[in-house]
Amino acid sequence: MEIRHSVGKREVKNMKSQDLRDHFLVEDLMKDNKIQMVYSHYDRIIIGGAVSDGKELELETSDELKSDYFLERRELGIILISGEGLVTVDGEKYTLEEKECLYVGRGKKSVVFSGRGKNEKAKFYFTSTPAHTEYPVAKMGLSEAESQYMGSAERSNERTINKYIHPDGIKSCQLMMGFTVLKKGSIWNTMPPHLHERRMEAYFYCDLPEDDRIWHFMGEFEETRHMLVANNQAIISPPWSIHSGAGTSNYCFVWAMAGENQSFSDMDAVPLDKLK
Ligand SMILES: O=C[C@H](O)[C@@H](O)CC(=O)C(=O)O
Ligand SMILES: [Zn+2]
Repeated sequence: MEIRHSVGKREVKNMKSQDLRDHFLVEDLMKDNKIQMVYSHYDRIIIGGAVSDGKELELETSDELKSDYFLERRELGIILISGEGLVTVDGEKYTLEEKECLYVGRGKKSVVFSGRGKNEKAKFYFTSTPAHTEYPVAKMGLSEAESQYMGSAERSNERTINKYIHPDGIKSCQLMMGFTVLKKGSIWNTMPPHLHERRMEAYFYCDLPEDDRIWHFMGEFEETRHMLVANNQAIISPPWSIHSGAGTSNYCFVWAMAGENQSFSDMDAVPLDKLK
């Protein structure tokens, strides 16, 4: 498993494009018949991808965790990005349709990803954070998610935020997770931006046409930086960083947060006239 150490605001001020990408962009999470993971030292979140064409992929612990099994002291949130998914948790089978979510609490010994479709691969994105207690396995579909409509066509940021793992949805120790869908013709997410010093955040951009790109903005609000992001790439956003993007097309993204306060609305807005 790749480890990404945390870096501070001062270092980021001096980073060139490639340095920023090496620290904050994750390019290769989705590999056929493999589980790929990156461990970030921001709140010790692990972000990962699993792509199955029917083959069973077991989520195994790794040397870096020094645990007997992956979820010994962690919890896990999974969203099926595309295809028809099957996740088996300690022998119990859960089918997932596109953009459905499965939460697996601490203590579950076996998690196996596989696909149900004959032609299409099942593509899963997941995040995992340290957990102090056990919460039950829970599945949620799009119709049960709390959805929040935001933005306007005039500002090219019409979008719906769907919340799965949060205090009024699936319960967890610290993980929060959901996904945001931009309407056709809308390209901006999270602008004006916000900060939440109490939580880091990871974005996984998806449903973006292959030739399109997203300018993802990060950094302190008075020292913004950008990274060019392609489909199925993830961003690790430190707690002191803005996280916002503008694409050459509409797209979706899965967001996940780790830290302490779980109130979704606990955000400090940054007005546009403060950005530099
Ligand atoms: O803290 C919350 C996260 O940044 C995202 O949920 C924001 C988002 O999905 C959006 O504005 O589109
Ligand atoms: Zn945020």
